[in-house]
Amino acid sequence: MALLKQSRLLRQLASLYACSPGATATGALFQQARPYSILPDTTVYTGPTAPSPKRVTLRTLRQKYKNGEPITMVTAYDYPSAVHVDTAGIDILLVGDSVAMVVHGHDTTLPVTVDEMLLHCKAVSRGARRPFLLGDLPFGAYETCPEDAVRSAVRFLKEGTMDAVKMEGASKARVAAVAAVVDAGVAVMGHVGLTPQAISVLGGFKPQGQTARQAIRIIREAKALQEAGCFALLLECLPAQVAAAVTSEIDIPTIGIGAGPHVSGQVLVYHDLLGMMSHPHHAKVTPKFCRQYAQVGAVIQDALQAYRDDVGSGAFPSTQFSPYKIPEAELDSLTKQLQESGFSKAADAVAETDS
Ligand SMILES: Nc1nc(=O)c2c([nH]1)NC[C@@H]1CN(c3ccc(C(=O)N[C@@H](CCC(=O)O)C(=O)O)cc3)CN21
Ligand SMILES: CC(C)C(=O)C(=O)O
Ligand SMILES: [Mg+2]
Repeated sequence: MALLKQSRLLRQLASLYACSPGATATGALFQQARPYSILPDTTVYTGPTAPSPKRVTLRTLRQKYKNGEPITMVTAYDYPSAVHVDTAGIDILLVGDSVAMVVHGHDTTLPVTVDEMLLHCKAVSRGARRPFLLGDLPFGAYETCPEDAVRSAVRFLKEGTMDAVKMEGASKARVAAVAAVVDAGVAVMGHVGLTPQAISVLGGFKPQGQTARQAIRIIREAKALQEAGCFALLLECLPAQVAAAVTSEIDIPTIGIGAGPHVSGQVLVYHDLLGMMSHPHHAKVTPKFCRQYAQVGAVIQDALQAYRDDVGSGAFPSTQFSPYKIPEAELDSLTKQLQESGFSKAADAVAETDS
């Protein structure tokens, strides 16, 4: 007990578990999966008896869907973005393979590996306590066979502490892989329409479902993925009518990106919606369906330039930002000792510097 009293982290852990009996069976499972969030005490923990924030679970999502309430989803790739997404009350946090483009600077999502994804998942899970955590299985992690798919998906829950995974595509082999992953006990969000991991065969980030034939195929794919056990479906870059058709034909939630308003929820990439992609390299991949809710890139740029100017002019750091003091007596002693030791330049510098 003495140890518990001394350690803030252990105290937080203890309070977390003390709160879990009230939670649902699924909720308790998710709590065990990621008990380590270290948000400021004022945000989450105000004492051992404070209720922990209610986690978004599969059950929460189903309830929202049944009630016709839109589901909100945003990507995040690291601890600070996860804290923001959590605090904003977003339902689902996607650790997207778009990290390859947005954070690592690649031109496609293809290069990111399972190990790299897991590093991002772990950082995100330390910052996000409330949202449902969804990890994107990256290119190469599940196409080879259902066994590989299960192995990758299990790592996302076991090591990445995700609540579920997302898998692109709906070919026969993909649907079989999805079914195997669900059977292994991992919830899966399917993903149809534009599937960026198929850029090599699609030839670009092109909108899909723009012919009747293609639209019918996408509806059939959606039904097959539902049949395979997906808890939800992501619809990317589709005409609004096609997304509406898919949504009405299945009875699991659809989350749209560039798919119009007639879906069960929406997702956007964190950096896109914050307007952080002003760099020319990023500008070319900021999709036109994205609304920028802020110009955070401009704010960052202004701050960095102001800092550069202040350092250049000597305005920073002023006394206000030079907080460390040395007592007068120590200073006298230091000057004296420096002179005695032959460090005359140092002694002069000390004498000339006011705090
Ligand atoms: N920053 C970012 N935001 C995203 O939404 C996103 C990513 N990255 N990376 C992964 C995928 C790729 N996405 C994209 C990227 C570009 C377009 C886009 O500009 N499409 C053009 C057509 C381009 C072409 O024909 O080659 C369009 O007109 O919609 C769409 C979706 C969505 N995803
Ligand atoms: C664009 C979204 C849906 C995604 O898959 C990602 O961010 O990787
Ligand atoms: Mg993705």
